[in-house]
Amino acid sequence: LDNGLALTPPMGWLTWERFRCITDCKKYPNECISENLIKRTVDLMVLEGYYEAGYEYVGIDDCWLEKQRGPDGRMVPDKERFPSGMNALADYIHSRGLKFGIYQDYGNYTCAGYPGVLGYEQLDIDTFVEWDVDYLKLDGCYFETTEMDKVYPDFGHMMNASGRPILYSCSWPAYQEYNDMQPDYASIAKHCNLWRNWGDIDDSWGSLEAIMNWFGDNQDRIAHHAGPGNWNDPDMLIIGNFGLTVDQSKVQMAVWAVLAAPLLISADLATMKPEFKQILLNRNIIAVNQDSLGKQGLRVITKNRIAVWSRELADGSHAVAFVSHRADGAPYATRFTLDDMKLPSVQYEVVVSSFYKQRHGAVSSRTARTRWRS
Ligand SMILES: OC[C@@H]1[C@H](O)[C@H](O)[C@@H](O)CN1C(=S)Nc1ccc(F)cc1
Repeated sequence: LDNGLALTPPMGWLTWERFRCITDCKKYPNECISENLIKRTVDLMVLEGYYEAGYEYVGIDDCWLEKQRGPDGRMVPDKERFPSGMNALADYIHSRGLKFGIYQDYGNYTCAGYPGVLGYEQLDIDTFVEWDVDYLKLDGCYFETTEMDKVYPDFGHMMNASGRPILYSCSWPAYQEYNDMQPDYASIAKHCNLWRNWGDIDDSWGSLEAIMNWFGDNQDRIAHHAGPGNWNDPDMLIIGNFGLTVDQSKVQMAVWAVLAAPLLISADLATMKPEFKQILLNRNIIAVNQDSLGKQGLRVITKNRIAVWSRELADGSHAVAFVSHRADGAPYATRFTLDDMKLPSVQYEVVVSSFYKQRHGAVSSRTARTRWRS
């Protein structure tokens, strides 16, 4: 979408994967979807260097609303969990330099059953503008997938007409892919800044693997639609939660960098272990993800269940990731030629990391740095 936003993949934080739809603040005071969760996250994003590293959007996902709209039809934030209201929360976020993300659904209800925008489109956009919202994730539950090709562009035009630049995240293609439809990615890229292509990520290696496999298997249909202002979105980063080992976390960060994917953390920054924080703040990987050419990388070859992903960068170099999907526990040396990797034969400094998996999904790696002129 050519609205001047997301010239590189958006970076930030989202509530959903880690905090889901926790609404009982008595039982879970530190984890319920609330202004307190957002404010403490904003504080930590600044204090712990996430903001400085480029993570700028802080997004509330589903479950922030009252179950009923107000008498004037307006959306009402949950009165107990957002007692100060969204203007105050936006001010808190903006005063620390970050940007405010929120969630709605183009349907009668959000996926979790809160009031959706259907029938209130203009009023809700006016409300988001009043709240100084910078980023809207528009979900697609409870809506006819064949109608999405029309309503998502219409909603985008109405947002654009408001005069406030709002990053537009569309779940539109994901719902069409689930229904075995062929989304019109040219139209999606024209109308959205980022879009979810496939299923929700969960806190597990299996879920991450399934999404990486889908993006590799479908790259010919989707990769070339990515570029400055419009990005394929394989879903949130789960690094720092419970389901991934350190090496598996490195895999997600490396593949999201090659995919030019939005980097949207969904984890509790207060309990983030240093070894995971180090991966999320890795400057070199972030630089690959934010490369100005904005060309999405591809899975170029898989051999002996080791996949090689490669992305062309603005300076003509390539970022290459080696990902083992093996679970046989022993080191498994596999030779890849430059030709295998569809890399031009020029001088290379290659970091050859032979990843292998030990038992229980741990992934270790040995790295040998070689330099040769081929
Ligand atoms: O409710 C919101 C939640 C998150 O926003 C995800 O990122 C979205 O992809 C949608 N979503 C959920 S759980 N969607 C959903 C997931 C499984 C299901 F059977 C029905 C709906």
